[in-house]
Amino acid sequence: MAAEARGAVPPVLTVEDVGLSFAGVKAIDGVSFAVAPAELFAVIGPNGAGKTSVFNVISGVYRPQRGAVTFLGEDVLGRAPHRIAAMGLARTFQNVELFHNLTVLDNLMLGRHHHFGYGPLSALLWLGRARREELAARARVEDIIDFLELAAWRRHPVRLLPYGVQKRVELGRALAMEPRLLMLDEPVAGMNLEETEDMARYILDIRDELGIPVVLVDHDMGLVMDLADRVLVLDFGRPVALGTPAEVQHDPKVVEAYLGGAP
Ligand SMILES: Nc1ncnc2c1ncn2[C@@H]1O[C@H](COP(=O)(O)OP(=O)(O)OP(=O)(O)O)[C@@H](O)[C@H]1O
Repeated sequence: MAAEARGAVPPVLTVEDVGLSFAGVKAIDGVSFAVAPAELFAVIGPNGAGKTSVFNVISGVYRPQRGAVTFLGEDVLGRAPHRIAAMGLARTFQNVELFHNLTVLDNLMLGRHHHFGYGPLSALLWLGRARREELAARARVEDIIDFLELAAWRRHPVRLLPYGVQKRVELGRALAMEPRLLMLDEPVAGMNLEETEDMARYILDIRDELGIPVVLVDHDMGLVMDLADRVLVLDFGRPVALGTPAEVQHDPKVVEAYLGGAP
């Protein structure tokens, strides 16, 4: 059992002995971990190791044949992805998934959508409440624009922005959901060095200033070793090592998984 699971503060997320196969091919096999409040937890491994499948199981996209997943103490296996999202699980994707013709502001406001307690009809009948919620949402989104330093692009359509800024908007939209857990799928994929350093700083700030736990998937060891509190290394769907970056990076099994047995 992980240390945090024994302590007074219960984990935000637990994944226990999960197994997932596609037509007999094991994508994940016996994967377990727990994420503590305000922890930055990374899942890494070579291409095809099962990292995205782990994300998809947690967020309800795939239903594993074996194991258990609890989020905030509740069993989430079998729940629809939008229900798990509404519990407070936000994620970003390997490719930018935004409304490209909408502005930065509108994309972030859409991230607030599930917080609104009114539909179109009640918006007409009950303007007071709808207006208050809209103003509160706008204030929250302006905080995120400041936090991610997006003010200069506020009114720009997303499609006109540099790639690194688009990824930042995607991060902002996930934050607009006021998540209890943030899952980032390869957040620096395709970025240049400067964009990567910026994104790394924002991810650390999310943990340190906002106190939001983060699960991050990447195949790049370098980034993860600098950022993560703990790391789970997967290879061919199986757990190879779990520990602090310092503990796992010299583990011979990890070196073997990454270098394919080269000296
Ligand atoms: N929907 C699916 N149908 C069939 N096989 C799948 C499906 N999703 C994943 N797999 C298989 O499961 C294994 C793990 O894939 P997964 O995408 O989770 O790995 P990954 O570590 O995220 O890889 P990458 O770094 O390339 O994104 C692979 O062998 C993949 O082909």
